[in-house]
Amino acid sequence: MASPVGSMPPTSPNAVAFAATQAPMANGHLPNGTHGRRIDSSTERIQIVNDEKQFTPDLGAQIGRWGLRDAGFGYNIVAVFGSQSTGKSTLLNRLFGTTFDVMDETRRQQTTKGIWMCRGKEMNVMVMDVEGTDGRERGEDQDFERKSALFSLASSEILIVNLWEHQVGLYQGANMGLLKTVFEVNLGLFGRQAQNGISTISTHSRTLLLFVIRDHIGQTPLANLQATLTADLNRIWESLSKPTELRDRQLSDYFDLAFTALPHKILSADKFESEVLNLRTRFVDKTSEGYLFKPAYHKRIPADGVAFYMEGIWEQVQTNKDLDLPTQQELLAQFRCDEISAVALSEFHEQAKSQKRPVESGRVVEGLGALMRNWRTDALTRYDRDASRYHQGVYGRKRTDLITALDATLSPLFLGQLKNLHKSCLVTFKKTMLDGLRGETYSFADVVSKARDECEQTFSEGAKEALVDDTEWSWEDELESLKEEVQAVADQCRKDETKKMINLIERNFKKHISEPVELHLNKATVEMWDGVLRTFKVTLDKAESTYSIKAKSFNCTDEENTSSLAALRKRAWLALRAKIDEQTADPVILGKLRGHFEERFRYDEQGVPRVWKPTDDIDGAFKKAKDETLELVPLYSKISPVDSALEYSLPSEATDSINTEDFDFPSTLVVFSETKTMELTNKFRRDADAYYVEAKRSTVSSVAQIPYWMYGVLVVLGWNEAMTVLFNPMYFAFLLIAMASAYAIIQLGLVGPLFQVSRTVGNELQRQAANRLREHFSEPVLAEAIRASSGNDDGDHDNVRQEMRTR
Ligand SMILES: Nc1nc2c(ncn2[C@@H]2O[C@H](COP(=O)(O)OP(=O)(O)OP(=O)(O)O)[C@@H](O)[C@H]2O)c(=O)[nH]1
Repeated sequence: MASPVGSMPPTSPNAVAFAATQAPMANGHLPNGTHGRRIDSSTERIQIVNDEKQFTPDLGAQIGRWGLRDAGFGYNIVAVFGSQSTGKSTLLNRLFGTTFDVMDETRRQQTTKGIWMCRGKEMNVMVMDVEGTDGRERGEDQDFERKSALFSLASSEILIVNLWEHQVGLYQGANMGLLKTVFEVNLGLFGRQAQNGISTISTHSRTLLLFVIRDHIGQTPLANLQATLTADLNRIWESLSKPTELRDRQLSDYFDLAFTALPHKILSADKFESEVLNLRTRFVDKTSEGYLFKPAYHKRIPADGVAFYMEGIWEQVQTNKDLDLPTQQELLAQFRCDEISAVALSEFHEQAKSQKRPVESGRVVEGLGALMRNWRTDALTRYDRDASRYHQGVYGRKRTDLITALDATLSPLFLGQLKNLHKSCLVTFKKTMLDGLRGETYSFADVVSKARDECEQTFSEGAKEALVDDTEWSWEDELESLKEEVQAVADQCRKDETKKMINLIERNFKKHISEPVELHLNKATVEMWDGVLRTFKVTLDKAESTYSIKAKSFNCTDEENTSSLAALRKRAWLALRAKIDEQTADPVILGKLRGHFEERFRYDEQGVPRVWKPTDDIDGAFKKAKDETLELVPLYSKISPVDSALEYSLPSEATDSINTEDFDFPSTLVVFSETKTMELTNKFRRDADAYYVEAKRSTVSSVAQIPYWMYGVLVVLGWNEAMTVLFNPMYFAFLLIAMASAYAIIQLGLVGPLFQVSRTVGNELQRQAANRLREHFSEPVLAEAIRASSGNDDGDHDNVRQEMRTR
């Protein structure tokens, strides 16, 4: 049978067309600087590596145009390699509906240059058509075929090894040399993984080598060909120079082998087509028994990362570095995860920014926790959706980084919210407490505990709401600090309330002692202070018990109670002293002394006012009353009860926190100092002397009365003058005129006014006259009075004279 190769034409029509549009590339070479891109969008193919070994930067976009970008893992990659012009492109086009160039039948020339990729028709398969090996154009240069083989192996799940039936059993003809390279590279790939301690062979690294034996005429059964090929492969495997640690590895540890044969395309065209269709079913129908795209072969690269992944592999292949698939995957994953994370983070920042200002301005943002949880979940979901398909280690690490970045943004919001919550709860607590303290019937402890509970509950609820799951944030410390502040506010308020209560009690105390104390002090007896102190103590006891009842609801400490009671006692005592001071002020005490004196001097034992007669013992009565009254001054000057049990004392030092000014209790017992006593005594004496003088004067006044016989003398002496008026016509006429005037006045009703005027004038005249008469008659009596009083009190002459003059 003639070799089909020999009948193949050197150039295909497509290649000619392509050469026409890419003139400089007719010889397979691209001009410098073009990066060798040849994108034929109409046939949806792309040359991913040109024949100058440059990788296209457009693969990612092309994958997008194929609609595979969001396919995730739902795609497959298959590659082909084999000798030049062995019908590889033809096979791929038949199997996957791709549009790779096929060599013109009439010429025999290399068609596929570099590596091309095309999407399978109506299937998520990326198919790579790789430049044929043993290329006449490349001559001895095996660099590209090695690299392309390496690349195909690293990036595809299934590597179709295309060979003629007659090549089976040949070493170079069947590309066994190339396969040996592939196997060695394969070991190189997994060698590092094994050295790193990952001894198990990754299932992701398994690859299916599908041997497609072309132009199978059936003389040699497929099983025999398969055995030959397997034996050849195992022999190659044994001859590989393996790393020590992989010495025991078998071919089957890394590769699955599958074999199929296709009849002659031209001689048995129908059978060829039907067999191709059968083979296609194994690629397409997942339910078919021999389905080839097993999950174990998948490289686990998400579709949107394929371009970057392949570029990385090619770069490593190009630079002859060890092809480290995990590292490549990691690099890819790092790149993509960073990108995905950045996108998620930027959207997240936009969302978080909206609440930053309100929180910073001190506002408690309602439902901030829910918002933050949503933003966080959204960002992570976005990240997980796109990044979880990449290398799990990198994905996980980047996820942790992303979470750290998210939490770093959310944490200030959380802390700000806590701070604002703290402030607002404290304000509410104060308000609730003050509202509750209105009126008179509240229980302070109940009000405070209710407000405190509300405050703590509000804070806890708000703080819990603001929490974000899976964070180590805590709000308990803030709650503790809030509790401390609430306690401080409550304490301060309790102190204020206690002060208010003490003030109220003090006011009531003053009201209650005012009248009894006044009464007692008005009754100037020896037991006067007993009465005052008894009243004081009874009222104070009542005040103290009022305090104790109230203090219970304030939850005051013993210390506070002691302090408050001390303050209350002191203030009560000072209130008493103020009352005593009021009652012993100069005019008041002098009034009391005067009253006391008057009672004894101006009234007799029956309380009847005395009318002094010259015969009365004014001096004796005066002295007695004065002495008795002066005895009162020492009585008033000091608070000293007769009954020592009623004595009261207070510690002098400042024992309370309410009044801290100096307080000297013994000094508060003294009402009048000695100087004051002297002063009062003197003042009283002057008053008493005046009374004495008045008494004396009253006797003088009675002596100075005009005797009735004087009026008789006046009639007798005036008789002649009356007769003269009656019998003198002129005087009589005057009399008549006067009488007529009087009559007219009476008739006109002017008697009243005239009488009033007359009486006023008369009174004035009478007063003047009386003064004259008194002056005339009292001088000798005064002299006698002064003489009489000189025996009693030598120092009072001037006073008496002065008083007399005033009066
Ligand atoms: N005898 C025979 N000829 C075939 C078969 N399949 C394809 N051909 C022919 O072989 C020639 C080469 O076909 P291609 O599909 O271009 O081969 P290729 O391996 O892709 O060639 P390169 O572009 O060099 O990689 C074409 O003229 C095909 O018609 C086959 O199964 N048997």
